[in-house]
Amino acid sequence: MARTLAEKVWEQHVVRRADGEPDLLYIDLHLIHEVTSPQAFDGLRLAGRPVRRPELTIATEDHNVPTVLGPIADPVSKTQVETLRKNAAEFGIRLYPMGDAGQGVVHIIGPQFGLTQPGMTIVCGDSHTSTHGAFGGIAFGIGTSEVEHVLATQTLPAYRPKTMAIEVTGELPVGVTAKDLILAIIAKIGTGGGQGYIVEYRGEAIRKLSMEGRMTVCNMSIEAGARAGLIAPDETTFAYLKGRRHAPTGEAWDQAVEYWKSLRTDDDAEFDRVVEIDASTLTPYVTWGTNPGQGLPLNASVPSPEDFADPIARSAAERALEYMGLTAGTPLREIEVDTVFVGSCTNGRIEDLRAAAEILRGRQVATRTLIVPGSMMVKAQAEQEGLHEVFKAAGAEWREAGCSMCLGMNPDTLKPGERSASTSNRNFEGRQGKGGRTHLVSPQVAAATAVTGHLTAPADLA
Ligand SMILES: CC(C)[C@H](C(=O)O)[C@@H](O)C(=O)O
Ligand code: SF4
Repeated sequence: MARTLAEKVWEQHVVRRADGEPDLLYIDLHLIHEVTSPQAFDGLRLAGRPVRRPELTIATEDHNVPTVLGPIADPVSKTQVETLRKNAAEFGIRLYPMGDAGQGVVHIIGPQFGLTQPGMTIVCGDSHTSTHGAFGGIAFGIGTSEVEHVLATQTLPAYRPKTMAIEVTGELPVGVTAKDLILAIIAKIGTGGGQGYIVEYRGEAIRKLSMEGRMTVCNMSIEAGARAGLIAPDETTFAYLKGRRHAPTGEAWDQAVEYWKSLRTDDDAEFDRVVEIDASTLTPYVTWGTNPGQGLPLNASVPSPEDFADPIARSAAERALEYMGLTAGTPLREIEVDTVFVGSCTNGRIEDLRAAAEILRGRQVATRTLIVPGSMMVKAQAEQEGLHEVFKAAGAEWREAGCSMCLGMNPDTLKPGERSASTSNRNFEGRQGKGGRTHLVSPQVAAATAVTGHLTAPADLA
C-alpha cells in the first residue's frame, strides 16, 4: 500500500502493536536538557533502574544558562544545571556543559553533530523537537514522565497521528525567508490547525530551502499545534550531513544514503488533510499579537478586532492588542521596539547570523541588540568568518550560546512594557519576561529593525 513518509518512518519503529493500545515505538535518539529531565532521573533512581541506552542519549545545558561568561546567579537555574550534571555523571550520559565547545541549544546541537539523521525517531522533553524533522525523521516533544520512560526503555508508547501535507508551491521571492513562510503558514491554518497531525512540508519552495531554512520551518510546526513536522531528505540533506561528527562514513555512508533516498512519500499515498500555500505571493511576515498565528505581512497595519468574524478570534485579538499596547490601524512598520533578539533554535544557526551580519555590516543599531549564537560551534564558525566583528562594530552585543531571550528562564529578558523584534518562535504573554511584548520576525527583519528602531524590512533600508 502507498504510504506517506511519516507512515514509513513510524512503521519502521513499531516494536509492539496491540488493539486499543498506543504503539510502542523504538527511539533512535533522546535529547535532554536541564529543565525537563530532573524528575525523570529521580524516577529512575526510585525504581533502581539504569538508563537503557546511555549512548543514544545526549544532554546539553541551554535554557537556564547566562549568555555572558560567569557563574549562574539565579539559584533555581543553578540547581537545575547542577542537577543535570550530577544525573549525567551518575547515569553515564554525555553532557555538553556551559562553556564546552559542543554546548548549545538542544535542537541546534543534534543536527550540527550529525546525530539527527533521516528516518530516525527523535524525542526530547521539549516542544521544539519538531526541528529535527527537517532531516526526514519523526521528531517530537514529550513530557517528563515520558522522558523517564524513554530513559528506562529506549521506547515510547504513542498513538500514530494523522498525516497532513502542506504543499508550498512556487518560489519564495528574493528577501522572503523560511521564517516568513512558516509565520504565513501558521497565520493561515491557525495555532490549532495542525493538531493531531504530523505535517509533511512539500513542494518546490521547500525543496529549494537550505537545511537551516528547513529547520526553521519544522521548528515552528508545534506553533501550528502539530505533533511533528518533517521534510523528505534529498541531496541538500545529504550534503549537510556528510562529514559531520556522527554521520556515517565510507561504505556505511553509501548504504545510509541509499536507504535515505527511499524515505519519501509514495506518489499515490494519501494524506488525511492537504493545505496549499503559494510561496511566490509571500512578503516578510511579522506577528502583531500574542500567539504565533497572529501574524501579517509587514506591509499591513495592526488589525482591528472587528476584522475577525469568529468571536473567539475577535476576543483573542482584542486581548492581544491590549497586552501588546497597539492600536488598530497603525502601520506595522511604525511599531517601535526597545530590543532586537537574533537567536534561538528557530533562527540561531550560522546562516541566520550571516543574514543578520550582511544587513548590519557598516551600519549602526538604534536599539539594544542581542546576537546569540544557537551553539558554541555556531559561535566559533561565526567568529572564524568575522561576523562577531560586524555585530560589535554595529553596536550589537555578541553573546555565548543558549536559549537566551527566547524565554525568560535566564538573565536575558525584557522588562515590563518593553517590546522586542525577536527571531524566536513564541510571542506569548510574558514569554520574554513579565509584561514583555514580542514581535516574531526573520533574522533579516530583526537586523533591519535594529538599524531603524521600528519594524523594518531590509529592502526599506536602501
Ligand atoms: C522549557 C521547555 C520545556 C520549553 C518547551 O517545551 O518548548 C521551551 O523550550 C520552550 O521553547 O517553551
Ligand atoms: S531556544 Fe527557545 S524554543 Fe528553542 S529550546 Fe530554547 S527556549 Fe525552547
